Amino acid sequence: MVTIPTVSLNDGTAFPQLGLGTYNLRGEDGTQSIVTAIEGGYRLLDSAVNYENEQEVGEAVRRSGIRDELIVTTKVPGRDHGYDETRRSADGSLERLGLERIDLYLIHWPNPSVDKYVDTYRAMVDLQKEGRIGSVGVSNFTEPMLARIIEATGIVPAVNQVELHPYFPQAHLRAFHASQGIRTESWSPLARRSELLSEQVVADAAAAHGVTPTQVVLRWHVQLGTTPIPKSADPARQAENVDVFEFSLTDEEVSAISGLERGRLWDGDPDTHEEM
Ligand SMILES: NC(=O)C1=CN([C@@H]2O[C@H](COP(=O)(O)OP(=O)(O)OC[C@H]3O[C@@H](n4cnc5c(N)ncnc54)[C@H](OP(=O)(O)O)[C@@H]3O)[C@@H](O)[C@H]2O)C=CC1
Ligand SMILES: O=C(O)C(=O)[C@@H](O)[C@H](O)C(=O)CO
Repeated sequence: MVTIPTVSLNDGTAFPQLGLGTYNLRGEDGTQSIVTAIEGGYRLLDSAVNYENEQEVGEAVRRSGIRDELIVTTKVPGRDHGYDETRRSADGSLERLGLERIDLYLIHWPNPSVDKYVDTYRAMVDLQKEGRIGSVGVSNFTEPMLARIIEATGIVPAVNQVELHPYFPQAHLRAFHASQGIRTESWSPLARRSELLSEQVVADAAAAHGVTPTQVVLRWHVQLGTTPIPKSADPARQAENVDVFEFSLTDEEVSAISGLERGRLWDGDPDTHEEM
């Protein structure tokens, strides 16, 4: 089993440098995949109301027998934005998870046309004070959106989970996060197994270090100081993905991989994307 190193969030939580995405992990097979990942060393699990798998995640946590070592993430969907709505949404998530606490609670998308993410965030801060949430964070927030919630509440989110991979390295947003003490989490860190894994600079680094292209990409995230959450249903690929803490890329390799930048891969611009 791999021991994944942690970093300290701005609220003092020890946060793994790599976690497990769970999108599409559903049913008994999904539960078993998550249990296998935990047995292999994963300690950070990423779920959401909209993944319709909070029950599976909760069940995997119980089967693992190490609830206290795990950081369980879920996310408020756009349709539940607003103060009271968010509190009700958290009740629903806690019930489906079957847990006493959501360890990391994120606003899934800002949904700017709805314009209720500040009230949503206020509810999350209160839920944290009541002990029902561990860390409070957001997802898909831009710098102005982050500045707005910080100004409105005085509370800096612990995490912002955003699209981030070598095709979209988000250097400016990462620098802002660093200046505010916000941990960057990378969603779709493998660019969903697109042609990224066949890029020459990735293949060259893999050959130089005797590792796989996937491991090179995940190591690139780690060296940028982000927490990638690769999803895999397959035990062998889960093990491959977590085994990235015993080699280092050179600065030149990191720069070359960042040089693959070409922008977002999907229709996920937080200023316009609406996801309820
Ligand atoms: N906050 C947000 O708005 C969003 C959050 N997310 C979160 O991020 C997580 C990860 O992102 P996701 O979009 O799933 O994409 P990823 O970049 O993690 O890619 C997942 C794909 O890569 C495959 N894969 C995983 N490991 C390997 C490997 N070692 N070799 C070859 N193929 C591999 C998986 O297949 P297989 O399972 O068969 O191994 C799957 O098809 C999600 O599961 C979700 O938790 C994602 C999108 C948006
Ligand atoms: O998987 C998620 O968490 C999402 O929010 C996705 O819907 C994501 O927005 C996407 O797939 C965009 O194309």
